[in-house]
Amino acid sequence: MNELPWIEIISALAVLAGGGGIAGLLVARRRRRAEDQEQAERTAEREAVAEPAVTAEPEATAAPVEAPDLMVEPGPLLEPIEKPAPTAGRLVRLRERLARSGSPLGARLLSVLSRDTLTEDDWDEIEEELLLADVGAGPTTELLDALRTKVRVLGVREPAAVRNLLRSELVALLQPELDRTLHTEPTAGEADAHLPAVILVVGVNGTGKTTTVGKLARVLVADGRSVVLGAADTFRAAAADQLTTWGNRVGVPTVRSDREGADPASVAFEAVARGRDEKIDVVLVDTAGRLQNKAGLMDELGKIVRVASKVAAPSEVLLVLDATTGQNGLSQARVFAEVAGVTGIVLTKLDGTAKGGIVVQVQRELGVPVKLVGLGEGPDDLAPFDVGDFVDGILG
Ligand SMILES: Nc1nc2c(ncn2[C@@H]2O[C@H](COP(=O)(O)OP(=O)(O)OP(=O)(O)O)[C@@H](O)[C@H]2O)c(=O)[nH]1
Repeated sequence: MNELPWIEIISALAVLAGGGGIAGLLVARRRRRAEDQEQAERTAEREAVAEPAVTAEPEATAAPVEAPDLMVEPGPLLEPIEKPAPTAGRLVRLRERLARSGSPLGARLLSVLSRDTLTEDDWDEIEEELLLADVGAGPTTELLDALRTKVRVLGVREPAAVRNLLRSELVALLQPELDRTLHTEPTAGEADAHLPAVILVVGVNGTGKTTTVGKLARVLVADGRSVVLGAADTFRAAAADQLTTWGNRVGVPTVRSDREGADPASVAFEAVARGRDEKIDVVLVDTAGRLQNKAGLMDELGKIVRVASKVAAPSEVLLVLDATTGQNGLSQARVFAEVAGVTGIVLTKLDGTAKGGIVVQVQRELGVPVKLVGLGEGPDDLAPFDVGDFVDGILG
């Protein structure tokens, strides 16, 4: 009798006996051999796509992709899979969330505009409110001019008319014409190969990237999409655990490395390759928080984009900005846009601030639309951005 059936019998015994003793060892050795072979195949594939040696780019970014000791957390085996809430109407919750964090910008503007007669001091107050809410100097002047003209020249005074006027001016300021579609469709590569949509999530520390990836996975699952998560935040060990937990809750596997500091580009590559091999619709890649002024980290981000693109170029690079940090978000956005080609903004923690004007500035400066907003720490507190609903939310 050849070796294999014996191993099968011993394996079965091992499973029955809880995997202990010689049988357990054989099973472990056999599993290790299979893993080694799989690892060798992946390494060969990685080497085949390694960057050419001659390149004009900085040394750090041209390094070959190193093997990251990858693991795939398969999704839940024991826990029941959660059913995420539908996404429609989520932004409507904004109003109640904002009410908790103080009077929203729109409501404050409305209260000044509704005064019987508007003095220069009142207009100064409106200007101050807009600037304090991070709307930015240019857009503030534009809005003030439009309001002054319509209130004074056209004599708009009746409360409902003032509200309508302010609403339509705020809507115009938020560029409703921008395309806010999240591109999550797989595409066909060479020889009709399946290429997953790849969404890369970037930003500075603590803005809510991992949480956003987790929430977004739920949104996609709710929409019937297959998803793989890539834990390319290899600096913070807890980040991969955090992401795996999010994935497990909705039955989505996470590609991760169990080695802290492993090459994040490699993890991203593996996640995208897995998405391709298993014909997954969307691969969501979480990256480590980085300061926009740390050249090395930003180079590394560029490398993640390039290496993942060897399999499939990102269909979206989402920059996560914390709405409570305001103005600083703008300089972050500029640098990330340069390095990673940002295609959309996710504005998190909107529930924790009465500001929100940064939406206006970021969109103006970069021509990149806000596509999603974070409305709380709950698993389904992520909403597609809709200009009309947003303005209604801040008008209170
Ligand atoms: N209130 C509120 N909290 C949020 C929102 N999004 C994320 N958070 C919280 O922000 C904190 C940081 O979130 P993470 O997802 O860990 O942030 P990160 O950007 O991945 O962090 P690093 O990996 O350290 O860069 C967590 O406590 C989240 O619950 C939101 O929309 N509203």
